Amino acid sequence: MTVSLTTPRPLIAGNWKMFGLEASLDEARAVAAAVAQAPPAARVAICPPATLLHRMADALSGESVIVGGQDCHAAPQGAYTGDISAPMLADAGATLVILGHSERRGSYDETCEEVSAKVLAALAAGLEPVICLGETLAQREAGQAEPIVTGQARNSLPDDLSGQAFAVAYEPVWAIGTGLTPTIADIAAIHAAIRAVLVERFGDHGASVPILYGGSVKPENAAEILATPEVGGALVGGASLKAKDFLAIIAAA
Ligand SMILES: O=C[C@H](O)COP(=O)(O)O
Repeated sequence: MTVSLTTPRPLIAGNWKMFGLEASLDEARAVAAAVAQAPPAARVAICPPATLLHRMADALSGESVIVGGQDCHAAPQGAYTGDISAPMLADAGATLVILGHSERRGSYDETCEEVSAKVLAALAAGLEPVICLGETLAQREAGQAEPIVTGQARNSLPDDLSGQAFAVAYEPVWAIGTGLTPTIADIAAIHAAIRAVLVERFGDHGASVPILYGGSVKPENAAEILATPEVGGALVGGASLKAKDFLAIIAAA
């Protein structure tokens, strides 16, 4: 990965999704111990299920691995059974939050406008949003990957992000959990298109926002993907559940 003096450190974030019981904290502790022993070039984050957030934040307190949420509500509090707000995530020890993941866009019909409102809520709570974008297989096969993703970028990112800490993650829906990945050329093309939107929207700040790649990132393909132009880190699902695999991906950055 090419990192200039003005480029922020890459971010390698693990998304545990709805996996993990208390015993899984040992995997997070193992990641933190290894990161402490050999500080990596990348920032490292783990986003556990909400039930583990507080305990993981306590377990990793003082370590260089940061902890994040997987979603938040746009309101700071209210009668929203089952939801969790950005201030609650921050209160539990989170410093970042994944927003607009395709599993939420797909399973809960989350719109770009809702994602945009959540981004503002996250920032107001002091959290760094990681905003996910990505096309379905049908959209890619129809030659629509780039317009779909840039459209999501335009509509999911609120106007007033200049100077704010946030990241974007390109996650082709068909690559998530399937073992399939786009070609390196396709990843580079979509990341370049996202970068153009970020620069158009946020000027110099948009030029430095990390654009993560996500979708079947594994120890075997991490180095090549992370060396791709405009790839500023990875959002890792399945391979983040085991410390050994996650650490191999972190080392590739
Ligand atoms: O948020 C992570 C992504 O959905 C990627 O998941 P995966 O690495 O299991 O394909």
